[in-house]
Amino acid sequence: MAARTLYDKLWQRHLVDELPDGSALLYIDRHLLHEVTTPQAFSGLRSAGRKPWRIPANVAVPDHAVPTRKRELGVAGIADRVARKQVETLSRNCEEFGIPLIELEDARQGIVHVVGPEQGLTLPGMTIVCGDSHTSTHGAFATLAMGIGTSEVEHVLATQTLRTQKQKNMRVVFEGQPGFGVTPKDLILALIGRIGTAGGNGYAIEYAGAAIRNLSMEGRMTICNMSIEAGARAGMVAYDRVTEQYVEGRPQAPVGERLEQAREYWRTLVSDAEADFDREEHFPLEALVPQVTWGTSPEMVTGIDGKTPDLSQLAPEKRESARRALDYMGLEPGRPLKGLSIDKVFIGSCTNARMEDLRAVANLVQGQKVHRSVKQALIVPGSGQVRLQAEREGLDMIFRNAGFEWRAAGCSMCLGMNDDRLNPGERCASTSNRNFEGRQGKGGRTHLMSPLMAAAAALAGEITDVREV
Ligand SMILES: CC(C)[C@H](C(=O)O)[C@@H](O)C(=O)O
Ligand code: SF4
Repeated sequence: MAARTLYDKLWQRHLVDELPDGSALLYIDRHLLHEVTTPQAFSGLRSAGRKPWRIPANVAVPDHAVPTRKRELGVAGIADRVARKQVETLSRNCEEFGIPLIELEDARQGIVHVVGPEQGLTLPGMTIVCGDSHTSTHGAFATLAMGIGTSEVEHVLATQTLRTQKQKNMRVVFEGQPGFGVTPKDLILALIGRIGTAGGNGYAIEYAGAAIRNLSMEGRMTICNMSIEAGARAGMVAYDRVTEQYVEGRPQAPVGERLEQAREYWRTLVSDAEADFDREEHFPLEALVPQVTWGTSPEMVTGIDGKTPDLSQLAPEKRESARRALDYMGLEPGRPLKGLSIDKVFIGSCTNARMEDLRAVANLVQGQKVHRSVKQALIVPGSGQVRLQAEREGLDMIFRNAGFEWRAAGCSMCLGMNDDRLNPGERCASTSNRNFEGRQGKGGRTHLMSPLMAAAAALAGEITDVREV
């Protein structure tokens, strides 16, 4: 057989049919659901009198609209009427259609993209979909993981297949090793800065190179998570020992003979040495410094030693959007990012709210204090399991003693769909993945960065270089 990429292998393994219009039908192994993008899908099933095709392939968990405080109150503790209705509707729909649900009160509840891998619902070689763009996160496990829309959620529920287009193959090879204070978040932000938010359009990206091989699964997830911000349909990393060890022993992972069988397949989940990629990007890491966004798109990013752009230096087609972004962000052109004072800090989201992120933050802030000029500094674990583990390790006390608020799991301030928000004009150092206008609350100003950089900003009260803390 001709040499194939990992993406091509996953594609061919799940291909059910090729349709006359050039699209294809893929079999879906795992369907994850949350409260925001599923209500109409269930309504659609109901009015068509259809039942889910394969119930155990589905798992639902509320995450976007959940409060991160007073969780002992359960759904009754959700003050916002719309948010409460979303969470209640998810429970009702799951009950009616028999879909397994991890409820708000469940110790496993959390952001769907943190819960899936943690519970072993995400396994190598799967096709995974969810009505959520950051489904690309799961690609870290050598899966084909794609975000889908609400009408596709209905289609997947009803048929266990997805109608989709084959993408081209792109390989991003990170060369060399990142230096001190440079994290997976910095790698992906810098890549987006280079290729742009449309750079990956039409591609599935495979991340490769020694730096990726040396990363933990958590770091790989951070990178795959933001593939969508690079415009790609999916992002993935080849299977290796790191994947194997992470998966073993997870609650839903196979055991015994089935694990042996699965591993035989999993070990094939690498691009063949001779495989051809439609595009290759080589990204040297030696000179990479911690990254910070200055604008309202993830590609509006620079190193911590950088400045907001000098508009006259920009290509004419970039000038207007940069001007608008700077205006929204309340920044002048040509201004250093270092020293910019911040109002709030958000450490959380499906990009950066797993154990390694929290351990790194704890390590940095231990025995120190959040700067008095910072109005609020939130640390929101990605899941109930992350929260429990962090508490076992005493990290919550380190955070609280330093002046951070330690919350319950959910999307929280990553987007303004729950109680955690920015007020107009507030500037936030955030570990999330999107800095669009109003993303964290109307008029809020988001600077994306790594957990280390956000923690350093919390201590300094301003954007600062974590390598100098
Ligand atoms: C609400 C949901 C549909 C959305 C997504 O698709 O990504 C959200 O998770 C986000 O990060 O913007
Ligand atoms: S944490 Fe943010 S990016 Fe992730 S699923 Fe929730 S809202 Fe989307």
